Amino acid sequence: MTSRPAQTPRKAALYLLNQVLVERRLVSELTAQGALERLDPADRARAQRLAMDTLRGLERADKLLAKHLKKAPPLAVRNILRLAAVELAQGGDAHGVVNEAVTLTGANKRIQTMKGMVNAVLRKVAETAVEDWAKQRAPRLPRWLRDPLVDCYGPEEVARMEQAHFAGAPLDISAKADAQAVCDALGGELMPTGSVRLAEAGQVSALPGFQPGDWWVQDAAAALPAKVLSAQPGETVLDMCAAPGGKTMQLAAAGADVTALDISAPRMARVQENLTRTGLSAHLVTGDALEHTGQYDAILLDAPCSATGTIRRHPDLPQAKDGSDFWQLFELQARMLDHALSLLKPGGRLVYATCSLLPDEGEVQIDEALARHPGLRTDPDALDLPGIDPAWRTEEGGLRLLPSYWRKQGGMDGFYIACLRKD
Ligand SMILES: C[S@@+](CC[C@H](N)C(=O)[O-])C[C@H]1O[C@@H](n2cnc3c(N)ncnc32)[C@H](O)[C@@H]1O
Repeated sequence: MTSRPAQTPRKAALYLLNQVLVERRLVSELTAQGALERLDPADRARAQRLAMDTLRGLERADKLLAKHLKKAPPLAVRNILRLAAVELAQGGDAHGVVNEAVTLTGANKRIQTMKGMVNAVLRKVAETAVEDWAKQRAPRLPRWLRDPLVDCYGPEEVARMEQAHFAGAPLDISAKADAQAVCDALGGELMPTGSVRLAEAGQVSALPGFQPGDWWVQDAAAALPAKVLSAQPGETVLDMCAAPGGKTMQLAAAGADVTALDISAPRMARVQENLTRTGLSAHLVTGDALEHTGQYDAILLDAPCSATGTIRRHPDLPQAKDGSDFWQLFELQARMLDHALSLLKPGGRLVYATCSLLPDEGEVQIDEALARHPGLRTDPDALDLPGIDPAWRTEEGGLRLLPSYWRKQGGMDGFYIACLRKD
């Protein structure tokens, strides 16, 4: 029997990079389908980090390489060079990095004649990579996303968002009960809105309190929609797009009678796992939110969206997507909002949220819903929470959060949140 060739973290990272940049796939989809399963956990983490660092620094890597390339090589070679250039800029061992880049080039028949060029270019890059890297600006978003964001927020704010994207994200945690106790146990920072922030986390499942279910990972901005809903003990609450369950856990921990709904069975399994670990409970329903029936005191609609607010952690997104199919999400969000309103008891409240930077998925959705539904209003008082900066409030009564906020403390996900009430 012949054994399969060994998979290395760099080879796996190159696979991810090619899939994102050539096939326009998302890393989360690839890993969910087992792209890294031949690696042990440490190598898997390394492969993912290498690919993500390269995607985050693509513009810088291309500048480092351009100095030494007479003409643009084919994309398959360029991606090998980019991956190696980023490692060299991070101070990686030049000998090992260059050798493996040459091996990866040689392993691909269509480009193996370029091994010599890869070797020569990377040796030159290695001489000044660390200094050259540090001199450059934070990489810009691609035009399809940058242009509309500049129109909305202006060039300075977008440049700050790009710095936040390049810096990546710290690890934020929501506590099941006592945030200060979790913060002390983990040596973190208690953020003004109540999340615990860790600058360096390492392996999450090995941290104190994870196995007993005292907390879960959740960006500080992502923790706000459930806080705005402010579920009360015994209230019936529908979490309409619940998986993987971060907000379901918040609602259940508040003592509400929670129904968690999601269309995806594999993602619903993650909600169950999360509830089991944290010892919380909810009624789980796998199905289409648009067909769900019932009447609830309160509803959380964390709608499917472009996820453009999460680029700090998902630098593949602006490269894999081009925005051309987002209109389908905008339409789905409007239909979900209308259906959610039909499931609210009189006097009930609905929190609408998206992890998006695009007003089409936030402010515009709420403006249009208010126009479609007489008697519907936003409830700005629901946003009176600890740590909410008045500058985050929007004209129509919602909250606009950007990755450039809390700049010195490590940023936050981009989000839009509004609380609606029906008379
Ligand atoms: C932004 S994510 C939800 C994140 C979740 N609220 C949390 O905090 O962990 C959006 C979810 O909507 C689900 N979804 C998409 N279309 C749906 C539909 N028609 N009905 C129900 N869920 C849907 C997706 O499977 C995805 O899990």
